[in-house]
Parts: sequence; C-alpha cells; structure tokens
Amino acid sequence: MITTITFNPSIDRMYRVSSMNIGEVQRVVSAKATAGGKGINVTKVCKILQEEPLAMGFLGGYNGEFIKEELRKLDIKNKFTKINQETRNCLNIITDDKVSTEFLEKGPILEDGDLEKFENDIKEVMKSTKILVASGSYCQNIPLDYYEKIGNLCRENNVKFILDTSGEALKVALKSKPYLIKPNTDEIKQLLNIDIESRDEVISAGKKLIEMGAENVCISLGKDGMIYLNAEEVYEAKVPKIEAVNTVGSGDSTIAGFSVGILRGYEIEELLKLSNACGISNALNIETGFVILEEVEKYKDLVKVTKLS
Ligand SMILES: Nc1ncnc2c1ncn2[C@@H]1O[C@H](COP(=O)(O)OP(=O)(O)OP(=O)(O)O)[C@@H](O)[C@H]1O
Ligand SMILES: O=P(O)(O)OC[C@@]1(O)O[C@H](CO)[C@@H](O)[C@@H]1O
Repeated sequence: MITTITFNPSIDRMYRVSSMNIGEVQRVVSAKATAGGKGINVTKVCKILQEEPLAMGFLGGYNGEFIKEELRKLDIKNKFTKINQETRNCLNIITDDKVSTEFLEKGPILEDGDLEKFENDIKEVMKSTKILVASGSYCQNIPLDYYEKIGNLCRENNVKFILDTSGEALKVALKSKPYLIKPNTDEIKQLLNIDIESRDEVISAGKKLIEMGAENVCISLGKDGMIYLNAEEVYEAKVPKIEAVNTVGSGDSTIAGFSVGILRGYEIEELLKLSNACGISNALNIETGFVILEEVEKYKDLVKVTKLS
C-alpha cells in the first residue's frame, strides 16, 4: 500500500481573475475550494491511478472537517490525527494570462501529545505500507528532524521513503537516506546555495544530493521535464509542449506517478513516462492535484526518456 503524510494540509482556494491589480478591488470570475496540501494531492492522484492509498497527517477545526468530507466523497482512506487548532487555507490566484500567485499560510501549532498520537498510528500502519510518501512543509512546532525520524522508521520497516520537502527539513532528512527526493531547481538552489543554469549543473547538483544521502533524485524542471539520477545512472525526460492552465500540484502528481510506478515494479523508462505524464495532465487541468487517466495514458507515449550515462 502507498501511505502519504501531510503534516500541513490546507484547503486550497483557487480564484480566477482577469488580471491582478494590486491595491484595487478585484472581482473573482470563479472560485473553487479543494482538499490540498502536497501529500493529500499525491493521495488524490494515486487514487485516480486506481491504487488504494491511505492519507495521514494532522487535521483540525472546520477546515479539517471540510477536508475529511472531500476525502470521503473521493472514497480515499484516511487516518488523520485530530488537533485542536484550525487547518490552514492556501490561496492560488490565476489570471487570464495563466500566471499563478500563491499565498501559503503557516498552518496550526501542535499541542502536547499530538505527535505521540500520530507516531502510534504511523507505527501501526508501517506493517501494511510498501511506499511512504511525506510531502510539504511542517505545520508549526514540528521538530526540524522529524522527516529524518520518519525516514529511519521506514528503513527499520523496509518501506521505501519518498520525500518531497525543501530547505533545512530536507537537508536534515537526507541523513536517513530516503529512497527518492524530488526537488525543483529553486529548491536545490536554496538548499545547496548555488546557481543552476545548464543541464550539467542540474546533474552535478543531483550528484551532490546523492552524496548527501538520497538514493534516487528526481529534479523536476517544469516545461523542460526532469533529470533523474542515482549513483549508477542519469536519465533525462523531455515533455511535449502543452498549453498549461495550472501547474500548481504538478510536482505532487509527479510523485504520485513515481509511487504508483514503483509499487507496480516499473522499470525506469516506464516510471519516468508515468510520472511526467501525471505532471503534464495536472498542468492541463485547472484543479490542483488532479489528473485524467486517459490523458496520462496519452502523454506517457509522448514523453521522451534518454539515458545520459
Ligand atoms: N508547463 C509544463 N509543460 C509540460 N509539463 C509540465 C509543465 N509544468 C509541469 N510539467 C510536468 O510536471 C512535472 C513537475 O512540474 P514542476 O517541475 O513544475 O514541479 P514543482 O515545481 O514541484 O511543482 P509544484 O510544487 O507546484 O507542485 C514536470 O517535471 C513536467 O513533467
Ligand atoms: O506549504 P507547502 O506544504 O510547502 O505547500 C502547500 C501547497 O502549496 O502545496 C500544494 C501544491 O504543491 C498545494 O496544495 C498547497 O497549497
């Protein structure tokens, strides 16, 4: 089974406006609220890919109830730890020229006992988990090394750990040798404090992350596809040109593609085709963390995978 952890879920609120004029009244053309946060997006896409994932993390207040209800409608299994503070909102404003501007709240503060409750549940769930995906920011006052702790738990239980987070939390977690990480170039620049201009620089940065502990690294490059590498091999995936409408959640959809492909035992080429096709399908749809199965099938054949070394 694929289990996902979202420590900081959100109601993702999307506003479509014709243009963004700071300091002026804006009339919203259409609005949509969905259950979000990176790990929840991964879960939704795994479900569309016809797996039966389990979603875990923290939920609280009215927003937490909303997310539970959305997951119920999608028939997604979940085992969230209930907390007292309100789950956050994240706002994505999309203008007619398809430019996204995101406002991400910090999220709730945990109280005594919340982490312990979560820990008891995750230990129980490990027994039936093959792949554990942990994605996104921490909500407030989670210890910086908590992803490392989850990574170690995965190792002890022979569970493949896929981690999609950034900054210091990622740096520390590399010590637990995650099976796969998926930074984008901005996240790598920030993490390694370097500039990246060329493909060779992307590959060198990926190699550095392997030296720091990751087993496999996928560096997602938006419309330029991705570079995927481990200690032995380097691959490039090129994607076709598309009319993207909302790329928020494409990274999460990519992770869903990886999780499902790894669970099904796909070879690297097929794995990269599936994960990129999921990112593409998400970008073609206005909803965040959403893909269409037929679209994924179509784009899988249009992704070009090359072994570079
Ligand atoms: N404009 C685009 N055209 C084609 N494919 C895209 C586009 N944007 C994203 N993708 C696909 O989705 C994958 C992930 O996208 P991206 O690199 O933007 O992830 P990300 O930065 O982690 O996104 P987010 O954090 O918003 O979920 C890419 O590797 C690619 O396969
Ligand atoms: O604050 P985080 O956890 O880093 O990111 C949160 C978020 O931007 O990520 C998803 C898109 O990837 C959205 O569902 C959500 O709003």
